[in-house]
Amino acid sequence: MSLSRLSSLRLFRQQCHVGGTWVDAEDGSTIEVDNPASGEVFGRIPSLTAAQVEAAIDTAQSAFIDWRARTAQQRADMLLRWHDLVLANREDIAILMTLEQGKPLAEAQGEVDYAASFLRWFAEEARRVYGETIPGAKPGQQIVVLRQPVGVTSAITPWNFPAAMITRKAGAALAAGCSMIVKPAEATPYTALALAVLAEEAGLPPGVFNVITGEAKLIGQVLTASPVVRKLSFTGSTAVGRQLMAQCAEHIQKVSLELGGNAPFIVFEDADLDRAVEGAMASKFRNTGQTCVCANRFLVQRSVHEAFVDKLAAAMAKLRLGNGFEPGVTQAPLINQAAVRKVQQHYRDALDKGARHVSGAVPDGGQGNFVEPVLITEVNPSMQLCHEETFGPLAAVMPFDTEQQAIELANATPYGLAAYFYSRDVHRCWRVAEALEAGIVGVNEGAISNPAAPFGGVKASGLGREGSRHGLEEYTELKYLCMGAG
Ligand SMILES: NC(=O)C1=CN([C@@H]2O[C@H](COP(=O)(O)OP(=O)(O)OC[C@H]3O[C@@H](n4cnc5c(N)ncnc54)[C@H](OP(=O)(O)O)[C@@H]3O)[C@@H](O)[C@H]2O)C=CC1
Ligand SMILES: O=C(O)CCCC(=O)O
Repeated sequence: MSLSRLSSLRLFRQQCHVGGTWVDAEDGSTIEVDNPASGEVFGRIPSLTAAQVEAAIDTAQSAFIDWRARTAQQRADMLLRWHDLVLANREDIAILMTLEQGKPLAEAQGEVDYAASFLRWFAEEARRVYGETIPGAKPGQQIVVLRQPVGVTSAITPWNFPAAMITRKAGAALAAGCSMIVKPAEATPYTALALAVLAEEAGLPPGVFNVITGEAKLIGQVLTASPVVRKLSFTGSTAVGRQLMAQCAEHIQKVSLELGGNAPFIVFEDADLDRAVEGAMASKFRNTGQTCVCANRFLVQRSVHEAFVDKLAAAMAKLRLGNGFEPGVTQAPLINQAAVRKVQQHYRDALDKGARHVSGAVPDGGQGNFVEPVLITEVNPSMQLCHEETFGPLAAVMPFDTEQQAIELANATPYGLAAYFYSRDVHRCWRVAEALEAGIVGVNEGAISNPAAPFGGVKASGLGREGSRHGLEEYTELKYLCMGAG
């Protein structure tokens, strides 16, 4: 049993954290949590009732009144203590993450660092929530603009980054003076609950950071039906994001959506091919292809297509698939059977429509949730993978001839989260960067995640930005004071 890897069971909590107390469902119902590598059920979490979710909102509202009144420095100090505790417990959080999510332990450790970096960033930003003054319209008049916390906020987070997607939201919310209720994905609640243990140890006042678990639709309905909750931040699929946005319309709740992508990764003939392959590997195979910013389509200029494909195949041959706890493993199980079926479906559809299998095992679904990295080429826009994100280790390469064609192909998707391209021509770099319809563009760079940068998409990939000072502003409202001459 992998729980025995933990230094202690202190962080493994099987109850929700509401208002500073640990609670079960009032009707006793629970949900099983399994290990995607083995299918073994290793824990249960409460399935809270609607009344309990409503009570959590009331608790968060009381906590907000006190929290917003603290000084920015006090809030920053607590966020920094939380940051320090997260890093001090890096190993145990990473073990819980690998256990519930599957990712290789080294990647889980990296995610703990990444998650902590948001707490630090927003602790530092907490003291820089500046307003402004504007000259008035009449003698003696001043226009003063305040930034105030929006109030009680909620976060619905996905399973692919069980820690970082929470701290990226909660760090910003708490720094701004808001309280937050987090509903983590059913598949990965234990990382979230471990963060709650550490938030409590860091001295965050009861009710400022709450973690609730249960039936997603019910919780989403209660959170969006409440006039007290003033903002929802969601990361996950476009379909669910769209539904939640419609629900938020009822009380005109502010909404931030970080949704699916279909990232193009363009390699021009003037690119440094070795660096492009390095970037391609970082972008495509992080978290076994399960990130919203993973390259979904490689667009490669025809003159370097063969060389790029050979180099990519060679790099992919070094990947090692296995249980995330085994040393040296770089590719882990996918989250569930639905994820495996999606990779199979995209692969089969591509081959049926003319793609060529280059390397890797055919994804036939014969290994539980494990899928070997697979490389295909001769991809064309009629294929399903060009319209939906694969969220798995399928690398799909499509040749192109001109810069204009590459841009058109890259933008031919309803999504617009990340895009990448490699070129050594500085004029082309500006031209292409400006033309790509994406919220994030990696220019000669495959690893674009950073707490200091505004992360988010355009088109069907979402609304709003996370990280950076812009991420904090999403949790504030502007108030304009018109100060008369008196
Ligand atoms: N942008 C991104 O980072 C992500 C994109 N995706 C994309 O979405 C696809 C499907 O993944 P999936 O896990 O199903 O993503 P979902 O959008 O279903 O899940 C994301 C979060 O939303 C919750 N949720 C689901 N349905 C509702 C609802 N009706 N009301 C409120 N909350 C809800 C989930 O809860 P619960 O887990 O309890 O069902 C989870 O916490 C992936 O293959 C990928 O393409 C997925 C995850 C992250
Ligand atoms: O897939 C996601 O939604 C999270 C992206 C992780 C990151 O790079 O911040």
